[in-house]
Amino acid sequence: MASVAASRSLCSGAGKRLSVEGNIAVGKSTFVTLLRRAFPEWQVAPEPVSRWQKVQPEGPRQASRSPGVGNLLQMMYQEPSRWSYTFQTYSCLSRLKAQLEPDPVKPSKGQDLVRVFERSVYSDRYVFAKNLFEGGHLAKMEWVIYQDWHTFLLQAFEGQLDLHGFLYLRAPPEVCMERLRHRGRPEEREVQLRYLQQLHAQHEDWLVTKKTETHSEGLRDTPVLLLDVAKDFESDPSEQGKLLRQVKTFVESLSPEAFPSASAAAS
Ligand SMILES: Nc1ncnc2c1ncn2[C@@H]1O[C@H](COP(=O)(O)OP(=O)(O)OP(=O)(O)O)[C@@H](O)[C@H]1O
Ligand SMILES: Nc1nc(=O)c2ncn([C@H]3C[C@H](O)[C@@H](CO)O3)c2[nH]1
Repeated sequence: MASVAASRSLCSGAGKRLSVEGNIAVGKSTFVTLLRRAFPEWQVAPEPVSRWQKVQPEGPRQASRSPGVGNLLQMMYQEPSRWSYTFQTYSCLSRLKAQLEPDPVKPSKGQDLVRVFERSVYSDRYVFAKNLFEGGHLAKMEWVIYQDWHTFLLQAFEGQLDLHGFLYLRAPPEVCMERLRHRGRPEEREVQLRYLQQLHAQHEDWLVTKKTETHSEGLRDTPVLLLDVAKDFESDPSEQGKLLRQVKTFVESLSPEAFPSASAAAS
């Protein structure tokens, strides 16, 4: 990762930054692949799930055959009360690193640089960590400490973590459940419909009804494009076209300067 000072100068104010949000297995990675194909000049940062499945000690990049220290995703699903706090520290750290990465390319003249992240430091807190606390898997002590360092980091990196918009992929939890089963990721074998219903409600509270209390007004005011992905768009070019047109119009409507800082705390 670049130094704080270097990344501050490289990230500030350049282009438009979006995050794709949505329930587990709603189709974010699939949709992001579609975005890459439709807008090859956009920079896309996938969620680093493979790093969570094989946590490696810090240092020079380990050989890909090294076993790592364990599968944190699996540990979190198997023993949520033991591993959720650890998981949230690591998932948030990886999202922070991704959002602070300097822009990898310079946009050509007259072209807006668009960066798309799969989930964000915001969903880490306002969807997953919040839900784990409400479900009793994060102790009050852990939730209070998580929020303390989360808010501190947002303030420390003020401006650099701003997003100009959210693409919220929405489908009923039952549809996500079917897709999750169809995908068959081994760690998710025990995931129940109830968990997806809870996560659906957290997304709705945060991005639609705005019932979730957030650390800043800026985050609350960040525009949200709601995309209905209940239908199978994978093998339907007309459905794909419809979704992509909505994204294009939304991105064009965003002004890099128009929105107050999502990372500045309100206090
Ligand atoms: N619109 C769709 N219709 C039918 N199947 C879909 C659709 N979108 C994705 N899928 C399938 O659903 C499964 C989950 O999709 P994907 O991996 O893109 O979800 P995700 O939201 O990125 O998941 P996660 O939350 O775990 O990161 C995959 O098997 C994919 O092929
Ligand atoms: N607890 C928890 N907190 C997160 O911030 C988070 N982000 C993603 N996930 C889980 C969902 C998929 O199984 C898998 C891939 O998205 O990882 C998370 N789980």
